[in-house]
Amino acid sequence: MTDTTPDGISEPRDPDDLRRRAGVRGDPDRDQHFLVDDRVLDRIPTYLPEDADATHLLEIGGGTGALTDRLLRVADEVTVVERDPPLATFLREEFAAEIDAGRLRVLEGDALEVDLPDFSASVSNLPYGISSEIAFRLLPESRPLVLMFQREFGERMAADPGTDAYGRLSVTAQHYADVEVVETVPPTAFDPAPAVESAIVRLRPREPDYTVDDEGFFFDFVKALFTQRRKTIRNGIRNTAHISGLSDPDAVVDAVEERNEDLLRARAGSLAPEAFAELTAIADEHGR
Ligand SMILES: C[S@@+](CC[C@H](N)C(=O)[O-])C[C@H]1O[C@@H](n2cnc3c(N)ncnc32)[C@H](O)[C@@H]1O
Repeated sequence: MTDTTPDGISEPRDPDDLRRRAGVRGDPDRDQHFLVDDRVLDRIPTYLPEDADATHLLEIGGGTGALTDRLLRVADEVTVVERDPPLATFLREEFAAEIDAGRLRVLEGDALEVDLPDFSASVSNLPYGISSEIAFRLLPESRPLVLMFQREFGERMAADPGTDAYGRLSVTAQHYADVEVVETVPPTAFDPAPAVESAIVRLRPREPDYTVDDEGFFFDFVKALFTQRRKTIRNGIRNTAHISGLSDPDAVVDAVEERNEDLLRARAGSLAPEAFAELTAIADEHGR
C-alpha cells in the first residue's frame, strides 16, 4: 500500500488515498476532520521534545491513519484509539502488516473510557469535542504530548498571566506541564474543514515550582476565583464559597490579609499559578 522512492525508502501514505480506500468523507458531527495537508502531517511528530522517549506513542482518534503512518516512522510501537467502528476496521486492514509485526495496536472505543496503555508520549489530532477531558486524562500521566486543538483552546492553555486568554485552563494545564503553541493550522489543512483555526500544542511534563497538598481543592479554588476574574481576590474569595467549598471565606480573607495583603487587591487574571498555590495553602488552613 505504500509507494517507494528509488532508494527504497517508503513514502508516507497519501492522506487522500487513505480516505479513498477507507471510503469515508468525515462526519463533523462525529468530530471527524481528517488532516489532508502532507506538510502539516510530516511536521507534527517533529514537535516532540528532542529528549522524548518515542518507544510507544499513543494516538487518540486515528481516523484513516494519515498521522498513524507518520508516527510508525518515528516510534517502535504505536497504539491508536478510534471510536468509529468502520474507521477502526479500516485501520486494522490498512495497517495489517504493522499489526502483525507487533508495532501497531488499534483500540476500538471511546478514548475517555478505554484503558490506556503505558505510553511514552502522545501525538494526536484530537476530536475537538473531548479536548478538555482527554487533555486532563493525559496530563497526569507526565508524558510529553503533542496535541492538535482548536486554536483558541490551545492559546488559552498556553497563556501567560495578565493576558486575555489566561484563565482556569492555563493554570490547570500549566500545573502539569510547560505548554506552548508550536504551530497554528488553517481550516484548509483538513477535510472536511472545521469552522475554526487549529493549533498544535506541545506539553512538556514537569513538576510545578510550588507545592499543593490537595490538588482537588487547588483546582476547585482556581475554578471558583476565575468565575469572578474581574473582581478583586478579596471579593472573589467571599463570593464563590459555593464553588470552592470554603466554609469560612471571611477567615481566609483575614488570614491572607495578615500574610500577603497585596494578593487581596489582585485579580485572578493577573495572578501567576504560584500565587494561586499560596492562596490555596492559606485557604486550606483557615477556611475549610
Ligand atoms: C480530528 S479527527 C483526526 C483523524 C486523523 N488522526 C487525522 O489526523 O486525519 C478525530 C478522530 O477521532 C475519532 N473520535 C471522535 N471521538 C472520539 C472518542 N471519544 N474516542 C476516540 N476517537 C474519537 C473520530 O472518529 C476521528 O477519526
